[in-house]
Amino acid sequence: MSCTSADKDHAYQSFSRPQWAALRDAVPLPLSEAELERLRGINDDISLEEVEAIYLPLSRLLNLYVHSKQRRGDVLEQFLGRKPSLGPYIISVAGSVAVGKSTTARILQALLQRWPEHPQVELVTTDGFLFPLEELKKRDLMSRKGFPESYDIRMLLDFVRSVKSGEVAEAPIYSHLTYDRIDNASQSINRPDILILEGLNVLQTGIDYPHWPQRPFVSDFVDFSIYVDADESLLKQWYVERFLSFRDGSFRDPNSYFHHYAKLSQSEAAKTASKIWEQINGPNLRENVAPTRERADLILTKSVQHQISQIRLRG
Ligand SMILES: Nc1ncnc2c1ncn2[C@@H]1O[C@H](COP(=O)(O)OP(=O)(O)O)[C@@H](O)[C@H]1O
Ligand SMILES: CC(C)(COP(=O)(O)O)[C@@H](O)C(=O)NCCC(=O)O
Repeated sequence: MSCTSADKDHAYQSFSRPQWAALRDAVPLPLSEAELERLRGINDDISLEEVEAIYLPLSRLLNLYVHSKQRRGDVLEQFLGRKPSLGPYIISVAGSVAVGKSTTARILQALLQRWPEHPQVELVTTDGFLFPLEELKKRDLMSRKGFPESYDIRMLLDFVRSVKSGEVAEAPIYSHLTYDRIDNASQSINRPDILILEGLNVLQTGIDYPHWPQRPFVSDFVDFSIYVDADESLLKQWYVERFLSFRDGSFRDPNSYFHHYAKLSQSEAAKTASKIWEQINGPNLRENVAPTRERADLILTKSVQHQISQIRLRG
């Protein structure tokens, strides 16, 4: 298979959509009707043609990478005379708010679970590691939610390090409904074969901590990183559309942090979402998220209707 171009600056091989989709034929496990049905359950808006053309070959590639890591473990076992503790294979998914990180991660989780070599695939979002609302308020960070300083980075690094060391680890859970970490709840990660870690900040090297000069980064524990990319005009549109659908759905719940927005007219709600984008998510994208893109092993570029138009693979 030939590529359209090699991005010399960043050593990426670039694939157009048809070139990548042609790789589907090499995937030994086509999707069954039942699996298609399950994928449909993740998100009504996902096109199943997109899953087969783009995400199925991607799951095959990831399967090969995981396999190669497992084989390296076998070599180490032969050398050491005992089983090395390799920890799970960690895949990270980065990108802007509303680019579709969580949807991409959920599709990959469903597809990767199908491979017999790694049936247990867990998914964790770094949203849970945002400081609780009370703490964000105390630190005057309510208009900086999603920025590097709004995360409890020590807690996140402790979590990833524990998972990678083969320990059972607990991840806090975030609720988009209450806009806050859920009290007394956590997701137990019990030595899965693969962990998918999804969030704005997974490729960030971030802020300097004067008292922690040699701090590690999340990426130090990640085996394969993906950045989902799109033009900001599309991202803003997807953010506003998602906000409007929440207005018709979860905002109606009296427990919703944005309950007061439920009574806004369509155009008032669109204006509000647009303002939140301009004040918080847009600047965060430009200052902290987009600059991490070229640290990723794979860049998926989306165009209209979330269609992947280009795939760039490092190496
Ligand atoms: N592949 C896709 N096809 C269609 N719609 C999608 C796709 N991925 C995401 N979306 C939609 O885009 C919006 C943002 O997706 P989401 O996964 O919540 O993004 P993120 O986790 O990056 O904030 C949601 O409304 C979601 O339904
Ligand atoms: C929790 C988030 C930081 C991350 O969102 P995600 O990428 O998971 O959609 C974001 O949804 C957020 O709360 N941003 C602050 C501004 C806003 O309310 O959109």
